[in-house]
Amino acid sequence: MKIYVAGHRGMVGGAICRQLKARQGAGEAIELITRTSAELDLTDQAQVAEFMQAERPDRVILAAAKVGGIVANNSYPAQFIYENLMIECNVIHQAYAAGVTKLLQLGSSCIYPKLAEQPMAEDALLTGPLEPTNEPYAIAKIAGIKLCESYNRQYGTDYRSVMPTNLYGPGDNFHPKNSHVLPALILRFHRAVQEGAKEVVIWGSGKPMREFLHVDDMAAASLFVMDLDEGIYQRETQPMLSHINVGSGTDVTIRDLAQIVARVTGFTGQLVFDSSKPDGAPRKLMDVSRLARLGWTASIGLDQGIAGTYDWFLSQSPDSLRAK
Ligand SMILES: NC(=O)C1=CN([C@@H]2O[C@H](COP(=O)(O)OP(=O)(O)OC[C@H]3O[C@@H](n4cnc5c(N)ncnc54)[C@H](OP(=O)(O)O)[C@@H]3O)[C@@H](O)[C@H]2O)C=CC1
Ligand SMILES: C[C@H]1O[C@H](OP(=O)(O)OP(=O)(O)OC[C@H]2O[C@@H](n3cnc4c(=O)[nH]c(N)nc43)[C@H](O)[C@@H]2O)[C@@H](O)[C@@H](O)C1=O
Repeated sequence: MKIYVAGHRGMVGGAICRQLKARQGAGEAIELITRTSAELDLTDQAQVAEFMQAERPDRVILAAAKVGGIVANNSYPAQFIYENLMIECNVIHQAYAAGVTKLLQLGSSCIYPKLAEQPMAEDALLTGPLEPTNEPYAIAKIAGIKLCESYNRQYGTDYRSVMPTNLYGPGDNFHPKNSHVLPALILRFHRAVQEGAKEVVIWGSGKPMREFLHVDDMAAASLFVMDLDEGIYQRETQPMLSHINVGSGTDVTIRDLAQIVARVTGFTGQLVFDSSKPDGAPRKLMDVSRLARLGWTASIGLDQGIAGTYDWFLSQSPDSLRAK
């Protein structure tokens, strides 16, 4: 089984590769194909076509994307929509052209309307306006779902889409401005403890709620969905052969999240909220009952996951942490 993992140096692609390598170690006949963005620019149609025709993988896992937190999405909307649309079109179409029948792509919970009923079920897609801070990224992710659906309907492929909630864990991006909230807070609280600072600034009001899933759970869920029997997957995703939510099923306020990170890092000072920064969606809890019915639920709790991520963070040299 030749599997191409696009985005293997990223947080999720890296975790998926670790799990596939463990399967190889356990005797499964898996050949893993990977390329960095410097070796293969997935926004370049000709490069992707040549690569797919040369490699002709049995399966493709698309975990490569332009990814970032609320301020990165708000600051670079053109890159978020353009790069993600190009990556999806190139990888999905060229996989089809090279005879790949099985593909799994990752979307995001931001595909759902800003004020979607909570928890958000898969059929909330396209029922209302999106959150403005990440609308361009969300539109690209919705296009990814529709590409897979359309190729399945017209060409009989088996292209599946998983929609992750907010993710965190080893291999995350620790850029102070462009990252997601959890790595940003780990970095900021860690530095505050080191410097003996009396306060730490948290963006926004602290009131938005977010659901977090550890990346090792996300990787396990991705492989679980990829391996599901075709009949079972199609029965669950009928009538459009569409997407499946992946989450932990519980959420916390950003204030509560900051308090957990403070505890884990040993910070005992004050939390200060910076209302000049956007809150984003008020809440985006996933309805994960479809995935639970299929037999998968998350296993890494938030406190445990943050503590493990902080241990991992401490084990890295400052130069080896990703920050882009
Ligand atoms: N992190 C999160 O909280 C969430 C992530 N997701 C989705 O999960 C998936 C994985 O995200 P995550 O692992 O966090 O992202 P990362 O930013 O950690 O990794 C993304 C990877 O994509 C690759 N990539 C980006 N652009 C290109 C390109 N033009 N050509 C080739 N490769 C490229 C990069 O490769 P290289 O390192 O070689 O440059 C990078 O390693 C994405 O689809 C994302 O949208 C969904 C919800 C939440
Ligand atoms: C996964 C998801 O991620 C993005 O959406 P988001 O959920 O809003 O992501 P976020 O992690 O950046 O913020 C979550 C909340 O946390 C608050 N917050 C506090 N302090 C910091 C802080 O220091 N950094 C960040 N980034 N946020 C902070 C912040 O103000 C917001 O209220 C999408 O654009 C899109 O990429 C997407 O799919």
